[in-house]
Amino acid sequence: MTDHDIRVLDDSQYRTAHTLFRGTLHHTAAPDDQWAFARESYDEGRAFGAFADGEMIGTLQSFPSRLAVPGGAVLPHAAVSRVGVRADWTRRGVLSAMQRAQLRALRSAGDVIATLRASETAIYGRYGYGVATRYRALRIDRLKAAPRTRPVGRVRLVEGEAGERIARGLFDELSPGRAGTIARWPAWWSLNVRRVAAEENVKIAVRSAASGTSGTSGASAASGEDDGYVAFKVVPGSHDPNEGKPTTLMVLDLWARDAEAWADLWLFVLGIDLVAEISAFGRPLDEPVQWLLGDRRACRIVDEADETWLRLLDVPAALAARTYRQAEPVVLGVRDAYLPENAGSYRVTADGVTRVDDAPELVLDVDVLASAYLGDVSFTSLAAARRLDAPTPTAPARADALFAVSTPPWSGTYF
Ligand SMILES: CC(=O)SCCNC(=O)CCNC(=O)[C@H](O)C(C)(C)COP(=O)(O)OP(=O)(O)OC[C@H]1O[C@@H](n2cnc3c(N)ncnc32)[C@H](O)[C@@H]1OP(=O)(O)O
Repeated sequence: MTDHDIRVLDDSQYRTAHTLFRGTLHHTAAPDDQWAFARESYDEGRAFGAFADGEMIGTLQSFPSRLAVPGGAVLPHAAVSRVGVRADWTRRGVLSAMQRAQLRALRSAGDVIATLRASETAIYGRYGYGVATRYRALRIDRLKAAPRTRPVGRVRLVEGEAGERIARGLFDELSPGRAGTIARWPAWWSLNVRRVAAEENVKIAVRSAASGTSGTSGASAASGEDDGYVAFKVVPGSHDPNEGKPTTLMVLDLWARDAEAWADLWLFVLGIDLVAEISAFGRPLDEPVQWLLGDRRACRIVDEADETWLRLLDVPAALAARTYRQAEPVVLGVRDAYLPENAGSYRVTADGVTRVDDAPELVLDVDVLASAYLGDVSFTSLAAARRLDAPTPTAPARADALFAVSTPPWSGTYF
């Protein structure tokens, strides 16, 4: 018997839930104009509330999405967010009860994977979430950067809704090319681009292979197909590095079809006048920005942090959906306290995965498997850190060979 209960919220309760969540982050309630954007991000059946004494005391929700896995499959995915418990009700099991309800509901609805961004690292491991992708933050001293190469295509600024429309189309086409990327739901764009663009002067520049000039609106490519975009904003300051806060260009979102488009987009931002510093947050680990520059020390990696916390809701479906390299098979033993139907032995081979009764050669909790699932961390590293048990000592190396990926997983979408 608990002193609170968990319910699916209805339309009349979303704003209370939003205000409650913001309160747990020490923010005041959203004013009406902001709420108009946030309202769109509540989907029927996806928001939960915890109630006690007739009041809402906790909430969490998810957004409908898809997630790309190694080999190119794209799986039903829930992006979990707005998790909060009112300060006078914390550490009494409210989040645990909401997690239990949400994990069960998501799995029943057919989602194979859930991911989230964690406010604190101590919270989500117990519920089966593990760090599955990481990102980097870069800072470039633009005046020292001296790019080694010149653009080969055309990058044009596209104003307003036309820019957002092109960016959305390119994002949907390009992002699933990397494991760990997620589909963005419609409200993501309105909250993160449309609202912010209006308030903070966000610009979108679109790249095409053509070298001709475009019309004044920039909405259509002069010739050649669009193959990448960058969204950015400039925070004015001083462009003299010795004088106060430097004028900083922030790269908010950058996607390209190939290396040529990628380099042109970076060269474009590096070429914008009266900017002293370029900062980019949430970029992939393997992005070779330093190699574009004459002075590689002009680019500093200022952070590398956990990005995706991933939960395998349906372990058999998730293991079956990704591909494996040619290597000797291994039998994994999975433990899962919250979704016990996932627990058991799985034989992983280059040709696929089957559930077996064999004794496991490598035993791990579902959050640890989540960290290795997209290839971000090796089983050997996890064994060294004592995050898994290897009754068969050769098993971690065999699992590494099977799960190896050539490109580090990355999401690139903050929510
Ligand atoms: C995806 C997102 O939205 S991230 C945003 C998350 N929200 C926030 O950070 C807002 C501020 N914090 C909160 O609202 C709450 O503290 C929450 C939601 C993080 C936790 O809610 P609670 O109801 O207190 O969690 P609950 O009581 O179920 O805790 C379960 C266990 O997790 C532990 N735990 C929960 N939160 C934390 C934390 N922030 N740090 C360390 N341990 C924690 C508890 O100690 C407990 O451990 P135990 O089982 O060993 O006793």
